[in-house]
Amino acid sequence: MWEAGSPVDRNFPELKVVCEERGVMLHVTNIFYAMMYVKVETHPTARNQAVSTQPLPAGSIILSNRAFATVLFENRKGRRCDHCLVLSEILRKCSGCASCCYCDTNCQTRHWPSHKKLCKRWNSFTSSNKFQALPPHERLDSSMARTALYNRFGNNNFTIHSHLNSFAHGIFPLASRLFNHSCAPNAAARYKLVQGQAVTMEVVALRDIPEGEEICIPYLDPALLQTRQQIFQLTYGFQCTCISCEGLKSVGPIPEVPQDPARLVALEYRLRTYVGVDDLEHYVLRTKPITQSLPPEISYFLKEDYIEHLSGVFGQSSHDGPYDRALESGVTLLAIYLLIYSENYPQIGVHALELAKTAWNASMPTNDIVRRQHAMAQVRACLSVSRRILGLYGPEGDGGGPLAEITTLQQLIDQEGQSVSDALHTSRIAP
Ligand SMILES: C[S@@+](CC[C@H](N)C(=O)[O-])C[C@H]1O[C@@H](n2cnc3c(N)ncnc32)[C@H](O)[C@@H]1O
Repeated sequence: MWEAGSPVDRNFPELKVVCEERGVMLHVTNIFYAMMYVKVETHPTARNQAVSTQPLPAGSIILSNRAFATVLFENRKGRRCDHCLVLSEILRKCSGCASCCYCDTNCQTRHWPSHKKLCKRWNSFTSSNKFQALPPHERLDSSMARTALYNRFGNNNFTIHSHLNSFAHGIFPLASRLFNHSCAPNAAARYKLVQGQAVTMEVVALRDIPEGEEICIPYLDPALLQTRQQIFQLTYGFQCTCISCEGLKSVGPIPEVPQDPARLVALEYRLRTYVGVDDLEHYVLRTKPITQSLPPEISYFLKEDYIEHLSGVFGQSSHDGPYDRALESGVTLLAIYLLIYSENYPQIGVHALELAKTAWNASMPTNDIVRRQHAMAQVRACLSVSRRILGLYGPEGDGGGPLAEITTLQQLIDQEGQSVSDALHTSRIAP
């Protein structure tokens, strides 16, 4: 059995295969490696599908694919290298366009074969009326299309992220060729940044995948509940019929969230008990997919703009308080995430970590040992969920990030446990 998370390059030295597909030359790396774990079969509506050739344990790297071309978001240019996308304090500007920046001459040399197609024309290209009229994401893709001579963009590029925060677009030909979309995916992409190398996409199994199952990744955030079908239709030309979309369809039109605050509080409580996160200290976290049997009063919370509103409330109050408000909105948001995301979806792990940090902050002002023990139980519960999910997804992008935060918070909890036990001991032995 293949070891989950074993480094690709140790087993198979990089293979640079140039394959011809629809008249377009694509650089495909590690193709043989990928094909050990997936095979391409006919799909009833999507031409092909990638199917597992053997059981793949949760956390396995199913595919490792080096980028063919990448482009940084405008607001990240000058902060990351345009070749390897690594963050750097000191970058050297390309003297031809003064737009691309590099760690060193190695990165500049490696980027040159694609960059030379646009370098001298970069400024006239980006100031042209045609370019300026494009929406931001299409500007990115058009500049990448020019440099990579790759003409099918809308449905073939990926958003590159570090710690799940997006900062660039990229083309990963083999991943594009293999994986269809699902809003309830069994796999997801993460990105590996190495100084001097083009970024690598790794497709990770989010749960145990049996042999013969189709491997799907999310093309966009499934939390876009009302707009996602429209995006699939316009950008990719298909209607999603995954289990999540079918569940959502069976619920029917989503009513507006009630305005009456007391009614809303009661409904949020109902939602949290339905999903099983009403008691943060003792909850057993399980995703609860949307089905026809979803109680109608819970369907209110499937409104995209309400999720955005709750996320804003949580984001504002989780750092500086009021913490009770942050915990209330954060746990309601967790309940919604458990309805809409599939098992081990990384966003659930990131949110559980934010909740753990909030519960920790909320526990700090009190000297009441019993209350602090209760708060610590909440922190531990959220942290263990976060560790399980993000540990399985693995490290992504820049150093530090959620996995490092989990370690730090665990150390704080251990110290706190020691000081509480010392305090209890002192109070017991005091006369
Ligand atoms: C990046 S390609 C995926 C690979 C593609 N299946 C193939 O055979 O080359 C994206 C295209 O696959 C199809 N596709 C992806 N996910 C789909 C889904 N869930 N249902 C139907 N078609 C899908 C759509 O035509 C979409 O534009």
